[in-house]
Amino acid sequence: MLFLHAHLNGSISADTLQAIWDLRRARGDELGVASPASTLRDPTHAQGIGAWVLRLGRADDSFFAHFGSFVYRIVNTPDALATATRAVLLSFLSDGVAYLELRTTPRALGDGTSAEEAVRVVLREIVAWNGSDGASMPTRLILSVDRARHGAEQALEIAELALRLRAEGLPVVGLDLCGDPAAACDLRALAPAFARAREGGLGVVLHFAETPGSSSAEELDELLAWGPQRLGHAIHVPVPVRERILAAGVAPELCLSCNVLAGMLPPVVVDGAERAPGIVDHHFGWWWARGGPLSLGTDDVGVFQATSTDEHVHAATHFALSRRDMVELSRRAIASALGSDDDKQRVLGLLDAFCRDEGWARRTSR
Ligand SMILES: CNc1ncnc2c1ncn2[C@@H]1O[C@H](COP(=O)(O)O)[C@@H](O)[C@H]1O
Repeated sequence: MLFLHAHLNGSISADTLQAIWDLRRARGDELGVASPASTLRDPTHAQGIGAWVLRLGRADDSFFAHFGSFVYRIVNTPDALATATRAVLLSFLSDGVAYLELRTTPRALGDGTSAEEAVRVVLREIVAWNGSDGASMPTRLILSVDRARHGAEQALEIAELALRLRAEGLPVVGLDLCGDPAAACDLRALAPAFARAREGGLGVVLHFAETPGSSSAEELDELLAWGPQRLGHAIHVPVPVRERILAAGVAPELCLSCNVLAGMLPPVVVDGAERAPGIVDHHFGWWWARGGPLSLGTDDVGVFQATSTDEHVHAATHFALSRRDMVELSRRAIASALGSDDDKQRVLGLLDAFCRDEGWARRTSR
C-alpha cells in the first residue's frame, strides 16, 4: 500500500497525544486543554477523535475547530512536534505502508519557534527516518496552504519555503491547498503561490469539491486552472468535470471513512426516500470503474480512526475488488505520486515481486 493523502496533525493517535500531554504536564507546561484520555473518549464531546458525527461544512461543524482548540495546543513545542512526527511515521509503517507522502501546514509554535523552524523539525525527523527505519517506507513532505488562514502573501511565503527546502536537498515534493472550505477565502489571490510552486517544479495537490458550498463551477474551474496533479476528496463534482479531470490525467485522492463519518457525501435517494450514504455509495466506485489514476487516503487517521489497511479493506469489500485489483489500485496510485522516478520504480518493483510470489503474470490487469 502507499499513501498520498495524510495530514500530519490529523494523523496523531489519541495515545500519542496523551503521551505528549503527560510529558508536558510533568514538566509543568500549561496546555489549556484537558487530558486527551478524558476528552476524546467522551462521546458527548463534539471535537474530533471519538466523536462520530463530525458535520464538516455544516452549521455545527466541529472538525476544523478541533485542530486549533485541541491538537495544536498539545503539539506546540519542537519536542512535541518531533515526537508526534516519529509516532505518525511508525504507525503508517506498522500499517504496511510502503511509500508515504505526508502533508503539513507551516505553523509557528507556542514557544516562539517560527513556522519555518517547525517545518524543519518535521523534516529532520523525516530525513532521519528515511536514513534508518524508513528505508522500507520512504517518506516525502508536502507543505499545505490553509485557505481559511492564509492570504496571498503567506501562501507565497509557503511556496517559497517549500522551494528553498527542496533546493537544500530536503524531501519536499509539493504544495497543497487545504483548510475549512466554508471559511471566506479569495481563491484567486492564492493562485500565484501555486503557479510559483509549479514553475519551480513542485507538485500541486488541492482539496477539491469537499462540500456543496465549495463546489461552484467557478471554484472548480479556478482550481483546475492551477494545473494540479491530484485532487483531495473530489466529492461534489458533476460528471462533465469528472471527465475533464480524467482526460487531464489528474488523480483523485479518495478518503472513504472520513467522507462517511464527516457526513460529506450527498444523500442517497432510493424510491423517492432519502437515506444516509455509506461507503458503498462513495464516488470511489465511479473513479475505479473508469480506470484512471486514483489513490486511497486516510486523511486524518487520528480523528477518523480508519487505518490505511481499513480503507483498502473497505474498498475491497464494498466495491468487490479482488487481490489483483488491490495491486492495480496501488499501481494507479503510484502513477500520481510526487516523488522521484526511483520512488515510483521501487514501489512498482515491490508490486511485481508480490505478483511473482502470488504466481501471477508480471503486469496484472483487472
Ligand atoms: C476533510 N478533510 C480535510 N479537508 C481540508 N483540510 C483538512 C482536512 N483534514 C485536515 N485538514 C487540514 O490539515 C490541518 C491539520 O494538519 P496539519 O496541521 O496541516 O499537519 C487542519 O488544520 C486542516 O487545515
